[in-house]
Amino acid sequence: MSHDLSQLGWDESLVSAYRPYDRSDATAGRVLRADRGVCTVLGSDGVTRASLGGNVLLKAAKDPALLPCAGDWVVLRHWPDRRTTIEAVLPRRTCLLRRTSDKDSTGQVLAANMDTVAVVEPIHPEPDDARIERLLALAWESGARPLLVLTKADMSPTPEAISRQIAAIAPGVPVVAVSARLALGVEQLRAYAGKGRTLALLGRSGAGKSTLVNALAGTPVMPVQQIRDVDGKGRHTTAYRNLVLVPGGGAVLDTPGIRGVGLLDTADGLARAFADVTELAARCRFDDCRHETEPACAVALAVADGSLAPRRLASWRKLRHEIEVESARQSARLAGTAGHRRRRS
Ligand SMILES: Nc1nc2c(ncn2[C@@H]2O[C@H](COP(=O)(O)OP(=O)(O)OP(=O)(O)O)[C@@H](O)[C@H]2O)c(=O)[nH]1
Ligand SMILES: [Zn+2]
Repeated sequence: MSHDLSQLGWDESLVSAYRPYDRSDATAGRVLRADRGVCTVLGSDGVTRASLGGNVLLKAAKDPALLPCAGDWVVLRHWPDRRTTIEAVLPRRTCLLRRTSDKDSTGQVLAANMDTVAVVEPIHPEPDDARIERLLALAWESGARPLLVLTKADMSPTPEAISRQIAAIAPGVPVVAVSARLALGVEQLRAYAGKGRTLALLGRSGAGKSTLVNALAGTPVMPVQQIRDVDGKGRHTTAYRNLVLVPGGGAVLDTPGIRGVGLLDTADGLARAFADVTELAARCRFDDCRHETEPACAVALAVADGSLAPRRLASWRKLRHEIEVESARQSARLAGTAGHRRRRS
């Protein structure tokens, strides 16, 4: 079956990035799914399973974030013995990173080349403000446009009121309330996965991501977990992420139900997710104000006069602390590697 890759966002700038790799046994494709060492790739002549080529392995050994992931545009090489390998990952325009473990501060890429990252949070039981803020920082950090999707709108008597309330913690981010069960808001969401565009879904396990993917794809392509609606707690079911084609449009990318999403170097994402705090901070007397006990701190004043919620500031402080700890850890790691190299040479 032949596929028009422009539906998935293949454009002039990707053609240029591909040019240096162009040869008779090479083709371009987009990774639908990445498993350990093997990727499912959609090219213009259909779906292929491809293993990782030497160059890709070499780069990934230095930085695991360079391993191909769902959403990546890659260069495929077709060998005479019918094997297919991924020879290169074309430069990513956007990517969602997550810290893999506490010991080792490297990142794992969850998704690449999405135009929009939807933070998916159920309306029922009550949306978790702190989680939304954290995921929005991650979404901003990705370089894509963030969107906030409140799922299971059918389970709340007042979804519009809740959406309006939550918009306050998502400055500059469109909020869409959806119900897959009632097919409410799904069309609005579809616009973000239109021709040439990719929408990634980011949210906790059980938030309703797979259900949304299925609604957008028009067929059940992702397993949906059976959970007790009483407590809304989901079990962890989606262990892999998939890029799924949206009929007549682009693609939607499901990320695994995330428990502990670490933030990696998200000072910029934090500043954008908390644009209200950032704006206030610009008015503090001291450029390096920490908004703690400094005089003429515009942030503290805003809390005092009620225009900034104390919870919001506490949330911002918590994330800032995390980023500081993380960047200290990264510096230590880099210093450690440098020392190691010195000793060896
Ligand atoms: N009432 C209601 N329930 C929904 C809706 N969307 C999803 N659910 C239910 O919520 C549960 C979790 O949905 P999933 O789509 O599996 O959630 P997920 O975010 O993909 O979870 P992981 O796969 O663990 O990441 C399932 O029992 C769904 O039936 C909705 O619009 N309304
Ligand atoms: Zn201040």
